Amino acid sequence: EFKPTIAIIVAALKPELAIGYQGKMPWRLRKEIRYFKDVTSNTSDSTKINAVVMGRKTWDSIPPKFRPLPDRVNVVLSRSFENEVTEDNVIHANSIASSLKQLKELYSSKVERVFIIGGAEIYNELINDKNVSHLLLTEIQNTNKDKEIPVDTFLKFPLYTGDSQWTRSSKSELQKFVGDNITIEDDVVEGDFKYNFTLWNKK
Ligand SMILES: NC(=O)C1=CN([C@@H]2O[C@H](COP(=O)(O)OP(=O)(O)OC[C@H]3O[C@@H](n4cnc5c(N)ncnc54)[C@H](OP(=O)(O)O)[C@@H]3O)[C@@H](O)[C@H]2O)C=CC1
Ligand SMILES: COc1ccc(Oc2cccc3nc(N)nc(N)c23)cc1
Repeated sequence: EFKPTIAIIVAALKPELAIGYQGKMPWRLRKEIRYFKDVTSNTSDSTKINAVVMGRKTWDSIPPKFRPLPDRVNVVLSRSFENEVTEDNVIHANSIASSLKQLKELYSSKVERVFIIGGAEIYNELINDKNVSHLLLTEIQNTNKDKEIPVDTFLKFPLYTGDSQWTRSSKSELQKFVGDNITIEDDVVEGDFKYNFTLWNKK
């Protein structure tokens, strides 16, 4: 039965979990980008591949020479798409359910993990989807209280409320999830930002 692990992967600025500004990311964090690339590209089984699922606006904002994201099956969601595969092997789907159906039909056991890579609308819908079992959240803090970071897009994730169904995993569980060839540093500092990689899963 085709039941790949489906994980959201996102970097957000605490405490309000901001993720964007004017259609782009409010920061450029080199090591965080490498983590995103390594986690979404690596498979424990070398004969398999991962898939990345994104919203149409996120796809549109990738410069054409950099898309599709390499070494991963790219899936783009739009309510006006027909369910099809484009000439550069990108899966077009009009729902997460139909995208999983296409992944099964086209790749079946070849797909190891499915990563939801954004953007805001997709995140805020899929955090509540029963098929999503894991959340890889990079928690970012601004260490410069004299500098305001412009943001206008936020996650609406029920993580820190008392009744939350999401629970933060330990660092060793995160290490196990991403595999040993990815180094998980604590308190990474880049410019005015300090960030930590975290894994959450559903209770
Ligand atoms: N901090 C981070 O880690 C990340 C931040 N971002 C940020 O997110 C923002 C972009 O997010 P946003 O503008 O919300 O755009 P999205 O990338 O979430 O795309 C939204 C589009 O996806 C399609 N869509 C949404 N839900 C569904 C559904 N259930 N079924 C089918 N199609 C669906 C629609 O396409 P259509 O209109 O064609 O129907 C919708 O307009 C940017 O600021 C970006 O920088 C993005 C990724 C990572
Ligand atoms: C514009 O296209 C894209 C925009 C954002 C995107 O996702 C990311 C880009 C860079 C770093 C990222 N880091 C984390 N933890 N999660 C993401 N989803 C990231 C992927 C594509």
